[in-house]
Amino acid sequence: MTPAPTVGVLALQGDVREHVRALEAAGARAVLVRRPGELAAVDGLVVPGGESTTMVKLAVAFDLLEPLRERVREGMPAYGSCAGMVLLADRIADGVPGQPTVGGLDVLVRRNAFGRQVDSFEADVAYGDLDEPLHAVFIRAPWVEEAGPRVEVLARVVGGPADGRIVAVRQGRLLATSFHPELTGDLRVHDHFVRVVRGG
Ligand SMILES: NC(=O)CC[C@H](N)C(=O)O
Repeated sequence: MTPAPTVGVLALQGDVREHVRALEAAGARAVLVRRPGELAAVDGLVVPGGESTTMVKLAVAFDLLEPLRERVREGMPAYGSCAGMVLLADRIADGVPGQPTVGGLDVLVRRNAFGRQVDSFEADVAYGDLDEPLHAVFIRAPWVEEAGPRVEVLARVVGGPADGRIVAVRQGRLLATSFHPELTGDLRVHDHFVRVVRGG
């Protein structure tokens, strides 16, 4: 077996520890990333859930936004959950005016898309070619409102007012989910990402 890849978790804000745990359980060596030098040393990066507006402000303050953009442009595998999905999107709706992103995913992501009544909920979603659906936890979650031609849709909501909305995507080595697999103990999304980091 090839050695465990080193996967960073962007550790500026958000549910960093949960991703570290899930990555280690999925066979990666997880490290925290707060500085450009730490970013340069990872094979892949998780952008956690949290609050995208705060996270991006901190990324600017820590001189990380440009290095993040550069590594994503150069092909570093990255996985964003929830706020992380917002950060990896090329375009956002309902962001604060001028909210920059890291980008890389050719998508329009709507923040807090599921509205007030249902802004936190759980649902089973079919994901990619997994046999069994994932139990997905949505917390003030975004959805993907428009996806470019190179974006592969991995999961959609089934039923309810958000029926058909896109909640997981892949484009090359970039992966994003509206929901939080790091909170459920189900490792299949992190397994998938670690396979992408290994070149799968
Ligand atoms: N659970 C989350 O990550 C929420 C995301 C948050 N609503 C944002 O736009 O950043």
